[in-house]
Amino acid sequence: MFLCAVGAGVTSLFRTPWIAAVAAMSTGTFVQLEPLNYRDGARVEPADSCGTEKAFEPATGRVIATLQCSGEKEVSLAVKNAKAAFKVWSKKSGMERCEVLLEAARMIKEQKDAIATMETINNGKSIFEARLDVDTSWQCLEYYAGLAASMAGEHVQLPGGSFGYTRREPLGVCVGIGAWNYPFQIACWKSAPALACGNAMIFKPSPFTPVSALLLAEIYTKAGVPPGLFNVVQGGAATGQFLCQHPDVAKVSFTGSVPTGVKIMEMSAKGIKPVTLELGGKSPLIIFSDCDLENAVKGALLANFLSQGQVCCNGTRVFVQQEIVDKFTEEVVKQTKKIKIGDPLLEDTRMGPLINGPHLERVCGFIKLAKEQGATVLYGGEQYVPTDPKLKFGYYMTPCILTNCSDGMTCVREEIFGPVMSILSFETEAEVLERANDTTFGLAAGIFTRDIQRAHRVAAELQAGTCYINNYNVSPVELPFGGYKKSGFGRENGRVTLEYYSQLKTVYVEMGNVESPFESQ
Ligand SMILES: NC(=O)C1=CN([C@@H]2O[C@H](COP(=O)(O)OP(=O)(O)OC[C@H]3O[C@@H](n4cnc5c(N)ncnc54)[C@H](O)[C@@H]3O)[C@@H](O)[C@H]2O)C=CC1
Ligand SMILES: NCCCC(=O)O
Repeated sequence: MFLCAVGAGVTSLFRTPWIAAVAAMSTGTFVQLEPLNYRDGARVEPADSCGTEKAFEPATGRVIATLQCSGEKEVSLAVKNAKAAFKVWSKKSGMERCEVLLEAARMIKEQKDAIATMETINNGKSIFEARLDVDTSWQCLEYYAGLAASMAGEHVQLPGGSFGYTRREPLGVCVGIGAWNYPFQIACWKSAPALACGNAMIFKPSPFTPVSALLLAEIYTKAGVPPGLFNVVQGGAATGQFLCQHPDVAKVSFTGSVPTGVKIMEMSAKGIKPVTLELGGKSPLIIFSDCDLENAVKGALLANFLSQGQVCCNGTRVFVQQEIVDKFTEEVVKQTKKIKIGDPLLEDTRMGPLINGPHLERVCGFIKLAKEQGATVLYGGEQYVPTDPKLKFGYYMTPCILTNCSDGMTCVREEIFGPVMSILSFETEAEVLERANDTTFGLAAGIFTRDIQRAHRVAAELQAGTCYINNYNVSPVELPFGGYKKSGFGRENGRVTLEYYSQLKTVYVEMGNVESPFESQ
């Protein structure tokens, strides 16, 4: 049962009044009262703790929850529970798993507004966007529900009537570690394929955004997953380490920064555990002069300002062909000025606050450095205080457009993870390809052109896990998502992800007698 302070009342997640009350909540009213760990099918306080963390409402700067970071004992209990649930779940047929996942997807859809509201309160993204994230979340569950029953091996005929076959089997207890920018979506993108394959999962959200993974846990339980199959442990780096190092954890799927990704890989290497790493990026968006300009401008805004620019695959290096750079820049500035910043729970807001104060300072620091290095701030890039007094201590800034940028500047080389677009001009296709690929990252890339041959030629040359042609930042669950180079490896979404949450067993069947060099005399 999910309990929270909603105005005067305290009610349950699974009753319609709760959904309506949460969906109607206003900024500055939510306080998390219930335990934030989830184990054996229920919310629990952790058995031990290795410190506390505070979670904020970025719109107001209020503390909404103080977390107990789970210690080694709590992590071991979660693993024990997950192992027990795995025994039951892994024996179910694909169709049986499908049924449960479909029911969970249906419940997410039913509670879309309430879940999106909680996400907006804890993360700061606009309610408009949070609802889209919830859509990509239930779609993910539906998609993997559909694939669950299609998991199959192959039969191979061998000489003398013997044969072999393969079985695609689950891995066991998988750990999901999430970032704070898409808290609910990340929990779904990791757990849906894991559960569809027959695994159990322990999910650790970012300590900045602990709230919405619990809603997912409650939905899974209500939909019929065995208690313990999906557990949530809260905490930061230390809790994450306990999880990665636990000998009974079979796999780690991580979304976060490159430096943390390196640590996760090192820990997993010691236990020979497979890892999926969804890491950062500094993606190029290439706009050729023959593009549809209106679409290219829309694409550039999508590539830079969704979720206040806190998106790993953002196309923040915007390369524009010389002939149209002035016109493009003028139009981008015009459209950016129209973005409504403010209370993220209001229907017409399109940009809420950044995740927290230190991150806002960090993003503003990048802009200051860009100016020192010779870039021009054409628009925005300043801290912003909305007129509503309750938002006075929120972490808002105006979206920023930088020109006069060059490839060596820090704003062009490093991931800022904020609403900062750098515009760079180019002349030829060969030149822009070389510059676009001149990065250690390789998460995504975009191309705007009307020339279909050029579009595919450039996409083939770009060193990136996802290339968007004539759009940006669309994430249909049917398509695999993941990085090249330091942006990580493994994939989320798409059919291929089943391979990252399962292993192949080969069974050889002898139909004749054993032929042996060690004949008995
Ligand atoms: N490729 C992708 O799909 C995405 C990548 N990201 C990247 O994530 C970064 C921002 O997210 P943050 O949460 O700040 O990243 P982060 O790397 O600081 O933290 C990510 C998660 O790892 C945990 N963690 C931190 N240290 C750990 C350790 N030593 N062992 C185990 N777990 C540990 C954190 O508590 C958190 O849950 C950006 O670089 C962004 O590009 C974010 C979203 C999606
Ligand atoms: N929906 C976009 C996912 C990208 C990210 O997690 O940052």
